[in-house]
Order: sequence, then C-alpha cells, then structure tokens
Amino acid sequence: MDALWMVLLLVVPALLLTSSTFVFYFKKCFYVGYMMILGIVAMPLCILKSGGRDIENMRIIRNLVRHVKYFLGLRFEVSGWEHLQTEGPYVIISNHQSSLDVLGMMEVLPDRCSMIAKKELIYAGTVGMVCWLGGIVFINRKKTSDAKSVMADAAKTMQDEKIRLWVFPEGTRNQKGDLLPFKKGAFHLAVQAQAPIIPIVFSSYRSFYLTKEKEFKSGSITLKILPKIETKGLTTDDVATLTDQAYDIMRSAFLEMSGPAPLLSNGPSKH
Ligand SMILES: CCCCC/C=C\C/C=C\CCCCCCCC(=O)SCCNC(=O)CCNC(=O)[C@H](O)C(C)(C)COP(=O)(O)OP(=O)(O)OC[C@H]1O[C@@H](n2cnc3c(N)ncnc32)[C@H](O)[C@@H]1OP(=O)(O)O
Ligand SMILES: CCCCCCCC/C=C\CCCCCCCC(=O)OC[C@@H](O)COP(=O)(O)O
Repeated sequence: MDALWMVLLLVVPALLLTSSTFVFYFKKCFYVGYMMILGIVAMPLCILKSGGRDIENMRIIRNLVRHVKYFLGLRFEVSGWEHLQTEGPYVIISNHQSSLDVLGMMEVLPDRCSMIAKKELIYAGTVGMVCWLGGIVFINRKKTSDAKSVMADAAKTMQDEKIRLWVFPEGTRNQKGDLLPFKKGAFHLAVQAQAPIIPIVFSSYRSFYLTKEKEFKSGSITLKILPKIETKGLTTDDVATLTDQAYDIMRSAFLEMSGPAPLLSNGPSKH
C-alpha cells in the first residue's frame, strides 16, 4: 500500500512535469487563475486610492503584475527607453501575440497610460473589473461606427487630461510569425489628439510559447521601443500613409529581432 502511495505522490507528478502538454496547461491555468486573484487584491486598492475608475490605478496594476513573469519563467529585455521620455500625451502601438503581452506592457508602462481593448474583456471576472478601474477604453470591434466614436472621445480625453493610450493596431492576437495588416484606429486617434505615436515591438514568442504545439517553456522576450512618429499638423488624409509608415518600421524591427517568418500560405499583405 505504501509503495502505491509512493508511486502516486512522487512518480505521477514527476511524469506529469516532464510532459510539455501538462506544463503548457498548468502554466496557462496558473496565469489566468493568478491574475484573477491579483484582480481581487487590486480592486479594493484601486477603489481606496482613487474612489473608482481612474487612470492612476494603472500604477497599482503595474506594480502588482510585475512579478508574475518569474512564476512563468519569462525574462524581459528592454531597449530604447529614451524614446519613452516624452512629455504629454502619446499613443503607444505594439504587436499582439498573446494575453502574455500584458506582462511586457507592465514592464514599460509609462505613468498616465491606459489601453484600448475589446469590450468583451470587461466580462473577464476580476481582471475585467480591474481593467475598467484602470481606465481602459472598451470598443466594439464589430461596430466600426461605435468604435470610431468611442475613440474620438478618447482623443479628446487624451488632450484634456494629458493621458497616453496603448493600442494593438493588429486588432487581434497573432502568432503567425509576422505582423498582421494594421487597422487604422490607432492612427486616427493619434492624428485627432495631435499626439505622437511610439511604436514598441515585442520579439516573437515562438522559441518558448507555441499554442498549437502546446508548448510553454521558459524564455526571454525583447521589447524594442522605437523613436516616436510625429503627427502634428497631420489630418485624416494622412492616416493611410502614417499607417503604412508605422507598419513598415515595426515589421522590419520584428523580423530583425525574431528571424524570418515561417512560410505562410499567401505571405503577408499590408492592408
Ligand atoms: C493586478 C490586477 C491584475 C489583473 C489585471 C491585469 C491586467 C489588466 C491591465 C491591463 C490589461 C490590458 C490588456 C489590454 C489588451 C487588449 C487587447 C485587445 O483587446 S486588442 C483588440 C481591440 N483593439 C483594437 O481592435 C484596436 C485596433 N483596431 C482598430 O483600431 C480598428 O480600426 C477599429 C477602430 C476597431 C475599426 O475596425 P475595422 O475593422 O472597421 O478597421 P479599419 O481600420 O479597417 O477601419 C475601417 C474604416 O474606418 C476608419 N476608421 C477607423 N478608426 C477610425 C477612427 N477612430 N476615426 C475615424 N475613422 C476611423 C478607417 O480609416 C477605415 O476607413 P477607410 O478604409 O476609408 O480608411
Ligand atoms: C471574454 C473574455 C476575454 C478574454 C480574457 C480572458 C481572461 C484572461 C485572464 C487573465 C489574463 C490576464 C490578462 C488578460 C488581458 C488579456 C487581454 C487579451 O489578450 O485579450 C485578447 C484581445 O486582445 C484580442 O482578442 P482576440 O485575439 O481577437 O480574441
């Protein structure tokens, strides 16, 4: 009987830990569960500090989230810090590979900076509530006219309250080894707010995180903060060119940092 318990208590966990599929699901569940728990901690702190929804709550969220990388075996290396030393409002744009991007965002998140996110995120339990408390701007991606009007209001708030917003111009998560064509909302936002755009490129996760293959190993991520792109004096007519300019700069940096994309059936296209 004792021997049977020994097998159950030692051998079975040891076998499970050597299974990469088990480690993948374990780390994913841990990440979601732990973020939900951090959400429970963050909610009262945010309410006590600011009394409700306030961009200043992002400082609390940033401080609470920054240690999570250690549990998942992730390391971040950041270059180009000097490009974030910009006064006043700006729009940060970055590529979007996974919900793990939140950990990288919290490594570099400047003060008075929140995000644009899909409206469904508000229903993600305590994480959703914390996103609301942190001043995240929720958009309905299925209704462009609604999203445009929410973003126009956000542009005004950026100017009036001197805030920064982080947008994922790909509009969805993408692990294809190349950037998706950019949506235009981030660029309209920057032009409407007459605020510069600061691109940040996350290196590819494919050396340690593969969703199809169910692999989640330890790994290192490089975040490259690129020089700002000015928008002063630009108008709606310049948005398409601005979008192409940002896409080209970020794609070159992404491919340089991550190696060439794996072969795609049709190759990337711009818009
Ligand atoms: C301690 C606590 C722990 C717990 C909590 C932990 C962490 C919490 C904190 C932080 C977590 C935050 C995580 C946030 C991540 C969220 C990530 C996302 O949700 S990504 C998905 C949502 N984001 C986006 O979709 C942004 C990008 N999309 C766009 O910008 C789109 O353009 C759009 C506005 C949604 C519209 O979509 P559409 O498909 O119609 O896109 P097009 O770009 O093709 O546009 C069509 C047409 O409209 C014109 N257009 C677009 N936007 C505007 C605008 N703002 N104003 C005017 N016109 C606009 C565009 O030019 C096109 O017209 P045309 O072709 O003639 O040029
Ligand atoms: C309706 C639920 C929305 C999903 C959120 C699941 C809850 C995850 C819980 C903890 C993870 C911690 C931080 C979560 C923030 C991640 C936000 C995110 O990455 O959303 C995905 C969105 O960018 C694009 O969505 P799609 O790729 O188009 O789909």
